[in-house]
Amino acid sequence: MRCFDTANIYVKAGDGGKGCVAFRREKHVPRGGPSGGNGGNGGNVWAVVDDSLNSLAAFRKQLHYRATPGCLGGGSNRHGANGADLEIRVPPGTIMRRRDAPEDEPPLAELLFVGERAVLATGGRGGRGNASFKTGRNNAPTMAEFGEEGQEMWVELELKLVADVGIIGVPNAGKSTLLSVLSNAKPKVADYPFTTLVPNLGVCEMDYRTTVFADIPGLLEGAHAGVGLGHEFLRHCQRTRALVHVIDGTSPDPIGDYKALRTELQLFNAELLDKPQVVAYNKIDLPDSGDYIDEVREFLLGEGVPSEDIFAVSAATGKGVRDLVRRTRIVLDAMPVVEAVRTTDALNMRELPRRVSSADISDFTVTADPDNDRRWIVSGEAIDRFAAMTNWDYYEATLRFQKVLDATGINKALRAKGVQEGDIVVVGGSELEWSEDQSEGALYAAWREEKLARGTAWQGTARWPHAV
Ligand SMILES: Nc1nc2c(ncn2[C@@H]2O[C@H](COP(=O)(O)OP(=O)(O)OP(=O)(O)O)[C@@H](O)[C@H]2O)c(=O)[nH]1
Ligand SMILES: [Mg+2]
Repeated sequence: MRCFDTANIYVKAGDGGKGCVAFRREKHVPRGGPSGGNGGNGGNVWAVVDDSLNSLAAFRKQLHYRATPGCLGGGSNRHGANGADLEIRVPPGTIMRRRDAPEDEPPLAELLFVGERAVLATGGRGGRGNASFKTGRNNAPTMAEFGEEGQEMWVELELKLVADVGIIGVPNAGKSTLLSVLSNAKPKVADYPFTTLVPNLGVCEMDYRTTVFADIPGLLEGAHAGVGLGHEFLRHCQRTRALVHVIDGTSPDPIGDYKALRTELQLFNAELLDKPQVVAYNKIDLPDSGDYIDEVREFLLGEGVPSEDIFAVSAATGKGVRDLVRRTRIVLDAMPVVEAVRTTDALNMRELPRRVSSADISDFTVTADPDNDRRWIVSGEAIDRFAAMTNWDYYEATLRFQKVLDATGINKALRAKGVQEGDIVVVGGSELEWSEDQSEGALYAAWREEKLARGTAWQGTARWPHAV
């Protein structure tokens, strides 16, 4: 028996901090090496179990969850501080899925026990500072990266409650009314049979204990053979640990009702008869209910139902319900504890792979812009990310990007598609202009022109041009 309480939240891990370009300045060292530190990693978003929660109600109020970004890298090889992680507290039994995920994608997480945690979104890697670009061939790089963006997505939460107790009875016996008085549930109650069509779940909190009750739709003769929604309902009974059998005290034949229902249980699966059961003789606020009450009690005792498991109640007024719930709790406590079991193949990852490393950079597509035949769109997970982390303020970063376009075959693919001088090529949100002249002189001139046009601060001029 499951209850589907759901919520949708937006999670955003922290972006990585920007890498720094700096050079060592020391009195007697004429050419201090590069000393720009890396940006810090962005904080991750985690889901953690909090067993004081038993619903997803808190997520109605807050929808957005953001972890802290990484700090900027600094001079003197100071790396930026990592962003703080964010923990989202969820009740045990919560399943989290990426919204809009394909049907067959496993959930991100299914958390059952205190202490369990899983990452929902990984923070972006910090951008590298120029110190980390130093190589034998280029011992004074003037470039740094932007930090990687933190993952962001909408996550669907679903709380699966396992019902401890199934409330069964013939139609109109008062099962839904009983559920509504003993729990927080607000099931539909009406004066006609088959009001309840799908099981309702209610959480009952009493004496510092939590018990989950399920209101099973009315069972009819023939249910075992599939009459009405028979099979469906009986299956629900099977998953509960104990039963509360509600008898309609105003029925013309309460004993007949009781027997018929027991027969249905038996015909479906004889084991259902062995489930611990508490009987609630209902509607005792109505005078009619007095007609058979003693007879029913005698009958039940004769059937072997112990007298402490028989209650006369009024679901409408709440009379006797508290004692009924207490007894039910005692019955449950006498049963062996069942461990919650995972119901999905959730990933429950401690860390999602950083996307830069997981995607293949030569995995890309080149498409012509349908609205503009002088515009081309290059896209691919890794190349998009690489472009987003490229800090165009630095000529060397631009140069590095060009080399990657060549090495990955993107330039070749563009030529194959018929790209021409002056065409616009969009890569990861940045617009570049195609030129057949890919000499460094031409590249530098283009970069400088662009930079002056943007009016950005001139950086690294003192060292320019450097060995590249
Ligand atoms: N006076 C009185 N009426 C009750 C009591 N319990 C239930 N009723 C009434 O009985 C009718 C049926 O109640 P429900 O709770 O909908 O019964 P149910 O067993 O859930 O019925 P189905 O879902 O149709 O199988 C409603 O009109 C209730 O108000 C009670 O203790 N006293
Ligand atoms: Mg009902």
